[in-house]
Amino acid sequence: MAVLPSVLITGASTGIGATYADRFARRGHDLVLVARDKARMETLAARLRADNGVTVDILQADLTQPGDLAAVEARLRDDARIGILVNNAGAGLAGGFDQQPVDDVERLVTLNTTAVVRLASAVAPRFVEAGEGAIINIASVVGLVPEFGQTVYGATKAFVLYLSQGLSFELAPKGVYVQAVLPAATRTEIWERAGVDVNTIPGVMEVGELVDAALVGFDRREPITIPPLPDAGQWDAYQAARQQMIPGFGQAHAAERYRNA
Ligand SMILES: NC(=O)C1=CN([C@@H]2O[C@H](COP(=O)(O)OP(=O)(O)OC[C@H]3O[C@@H](n4cnc5c(N)ncnc54)[C@H](OP(=O)(O)O)[C@@H]3O)[C@@H](O)[C@H]2O)C=CC1
Ligand SMILES: CC(=O)[C@H](N)C(=O)O
Repeated sequence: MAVLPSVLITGASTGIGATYADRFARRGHDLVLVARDKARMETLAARLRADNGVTVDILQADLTQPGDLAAVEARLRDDARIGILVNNAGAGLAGGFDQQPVDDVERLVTLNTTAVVRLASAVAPRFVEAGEGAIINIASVVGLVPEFGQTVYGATKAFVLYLSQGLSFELAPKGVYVQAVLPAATRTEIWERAGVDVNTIPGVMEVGELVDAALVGFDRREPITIPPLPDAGQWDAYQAARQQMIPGFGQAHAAERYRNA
């Protein structure tokens, strides 16, 4: 029987990342868990080893710290057993843009975008060389909806979506599968961490249901998985509308409405 690839999961101490760890362990994959809270990861790792007989390594890292991030990048570059990267670690930020301290904004951007792209960059050459491998990037429906008023958080998630689509375009022909997962509100600690009471939000999905649905999309090799969206045709229509504009972009002159103003 072929050996299953190991899975490196960021933000694996709780929430969506910890649930991915549980599901991949149940499937028999060895794991590398990454987050800041070592004690929590040790507790999770002990349970996953006992229940599933898999190997679970722990890498304590604050992905906003260049030295810690570099250590995770090195693991992804050097450990040929790792065949799946789950770029999940992320955070929100309380308040409106005019109230958010810029240092907090910068930390958010670093965690939600720089870490994601650096980890993908660390692993992509090895996956391309092998002609196989998978990168799962956790974005958010907020990245599609500036009207939600979570401007910087949403912008980071739009980045993750665009990055995933671009990477899929570039890497799929080389055998590497890239999936963007767009959850909507899901019951995890992210709300409390951003100062929001999750019980005030309607239509919150349980984390197990979210990850199980995302893994259905993974098994189908979907490039984009939006677990809560009832009508997948809406996403297809959105993509088609975007692509219809492409031939219009290559013009030597400004459009009529901008001339002779
Ligand atoms: N829950 C929701 O409603 C939605 C979540 N998402 C996205 O899903 C992903 C997971 O979120 P969710 O599980 O809800 O959030 P949680 O707050 O429950 O978990 C976040 C995880 O990221 C880790 N983390 C946070 N900061 C850092 C850091 N600086 N360095 C390393 N690890 C860090 C945390 O661990 P530790 O504190 O130990 O470092 C934790 O394991 C995020 O990218 C989020 O944006 C998308 C849409 C909806
Ligand atoms: C903090 C949030 O807004 C939430 N995680 C989401 O992406 O919906």
